[in-house]
Amino acid sequence: MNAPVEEREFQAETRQLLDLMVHSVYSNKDSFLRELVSNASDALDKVRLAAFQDKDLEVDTSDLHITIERDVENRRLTIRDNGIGMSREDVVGLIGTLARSGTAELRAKLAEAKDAAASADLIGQFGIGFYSTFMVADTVTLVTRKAGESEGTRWRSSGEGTYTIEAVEDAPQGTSVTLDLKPVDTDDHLYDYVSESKIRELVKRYSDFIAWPIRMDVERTERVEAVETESGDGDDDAEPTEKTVVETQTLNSMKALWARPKDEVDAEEYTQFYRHVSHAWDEPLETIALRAEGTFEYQALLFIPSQAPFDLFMRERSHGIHLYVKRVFIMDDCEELIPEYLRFVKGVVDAADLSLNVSREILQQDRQIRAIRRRLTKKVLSTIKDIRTERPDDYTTLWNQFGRAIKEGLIADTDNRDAILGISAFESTHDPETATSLEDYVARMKPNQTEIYYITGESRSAMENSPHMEAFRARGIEVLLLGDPVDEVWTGNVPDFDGKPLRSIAKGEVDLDDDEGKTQEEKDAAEKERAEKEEQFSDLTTWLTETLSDNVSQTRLSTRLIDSPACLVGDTFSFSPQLEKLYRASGQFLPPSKRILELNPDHPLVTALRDARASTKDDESLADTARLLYGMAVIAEGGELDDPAHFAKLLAARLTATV
Ligand SMILES: Nc1ncnc2c1ncn2[C@@H]1O[C@H](COP(=O)(O)OP(=O)(O)OP(=O)(O)O)[C@@H](O)[C@H]1O
Repeated sequence: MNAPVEEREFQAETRQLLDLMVHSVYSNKDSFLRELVSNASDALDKVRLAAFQDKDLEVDTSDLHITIERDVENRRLTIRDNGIGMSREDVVGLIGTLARSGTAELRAKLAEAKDAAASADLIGQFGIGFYSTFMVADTVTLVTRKAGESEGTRWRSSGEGTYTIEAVEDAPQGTSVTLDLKPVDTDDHLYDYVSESKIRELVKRYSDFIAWPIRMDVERTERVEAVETESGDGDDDAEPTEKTVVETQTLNSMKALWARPKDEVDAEEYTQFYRHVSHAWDEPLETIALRAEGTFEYQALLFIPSQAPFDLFMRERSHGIHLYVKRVFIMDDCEELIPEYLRFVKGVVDAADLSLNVSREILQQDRQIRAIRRRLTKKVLSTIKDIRTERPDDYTTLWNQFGRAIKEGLIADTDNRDAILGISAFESTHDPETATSLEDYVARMKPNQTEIYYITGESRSAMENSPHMEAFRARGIEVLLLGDPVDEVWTGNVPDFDGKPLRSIAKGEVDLDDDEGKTQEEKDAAEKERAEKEEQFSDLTTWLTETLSDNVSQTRLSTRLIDSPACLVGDTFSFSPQLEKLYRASGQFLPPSKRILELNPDHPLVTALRDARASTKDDESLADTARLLYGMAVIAEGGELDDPAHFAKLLAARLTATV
């Protein structure tokens, strides 16, 4: 009985991706083999673990391996494993659709990509896994049977929008992927993938460290010595002949890379291993090899990528560390081994003393795992510090890619806070091109400056042009410009760096007047002048607080304004407007907050308003001026008005009166 063959359509985004593969100009087409071998190796890891955890699982794990079969005549290549296999649902879910969470982002980027070369770049960035087969094959056929199940599944596609799927009865356990190869076209980087030497070369280059044997039948020529005849005719020098024998060879050395001394492994081997464990296609920026002996024995091989994965800030993101116990794969995505803020670090940890049966729940409690995590964290942070000192360009790449994630550690990891502050870089008014370290900021502080000043906001220009900045700019005092959403949060948790308090210039009172070197008389005179000014404006400030009472808790004279008439400041411990926005966007309720309105007593608008108040006590149009003044202060700091239409109406009326 023949099982019905069902034809299905790929999802729209999968089709788009396949189209990219089929017509790919990506030059590294060889990588399809690495992807297939990598998937096969994962499947073998999984079946060994499944058999270990479930003794009733009907599965033969006596000779787990990968086979590469070449059919030279038909230009057909098969990669076969006897691993965990897939059920029909798995095939539809994992292979038939692009189930991964980065799809939306990839699609958006594909739409943006201007030409074929830009699309090819995306392949390198996203890592396309199984679909990379369509770069080299006209047709791909996958036959698989899941461990413990009796029925297998055949999936076939030419990458043109549809695939077929059918049940098969006699599939061996595991998965085979057969490629009907495109013709060789070396100009298009399509090589002869049925040639023995090509496959050997690719396995050696990409997959040598794979822990399972990768076997292939190879032809070998054997010399056959001529057999001496007994005829005794004296002709003893019969020519030896040659015969071709086929033998199965293992192509890879299977040496676990993390167990080899660092100086015996070359950079290319590390790169390929990195790509295998991380499913990434970029180069690692740094490789960290660690070994601990003694009570807790373990080896770790970690990589800092050079490119952030698309899911770095997604809820469903993956963690990068695989856990092994004495060379046996236990789990990937082991979040217990590295803190969340270092989730971009990839690699493996091989611990000697854990049970093979270890579960995530046990890991969370395990002292050894906690000790490993502490050590890995410190090692990664100190490595980043070294990169900063020794390879500033690499540090800039690293910080641009991962800085936002690393700064989450300032909130979550209080033990390492100083180390994290020490490796962080921040934009600053000092140099628009280069971010600064806090250490350098401190070195540049004015002689009597005791605090590190910062401002938070949504963009560099909004922060630079904020009224809060005026007095700092006028006095040449450097201010850090913190534009990431996470900056809003950590600045509330970190009191100081190197004993210097961190201080928002948009909160509390600022006193930038340098009293140093002034005589007592001069200080008294300045104080008197301040008190007089406050007296002169006291009617105005009281009235403004009343008139704007929905939004303003207090009105006072400012020492931070030079050009603007007014600005809004928070209490020292209040939320910034951006943080409020973030909280509200995440669905949290926050009561409406009021801020302090600060006036520039030297601005003509403010003095005119004061004088107008003195002559006309209850003019409604003065109240409108107050609302306009408040609205301007909100806009100037890059904030959002509660009722922009009302503001626009007031402004239009005012402009009409003046034209
Ligand atoms: N040989 C195989 N045996 C069992 N399952 C497989 C095999 N090949 C692929 N799969 C399943 O299909 C999924 C998708 O594979 P694919 O290569 O497209 O992506 P991936 O390996 O998860 O990630 P990446 O695209 O980053 O390589 C795998 O995660 C795995 O669950």
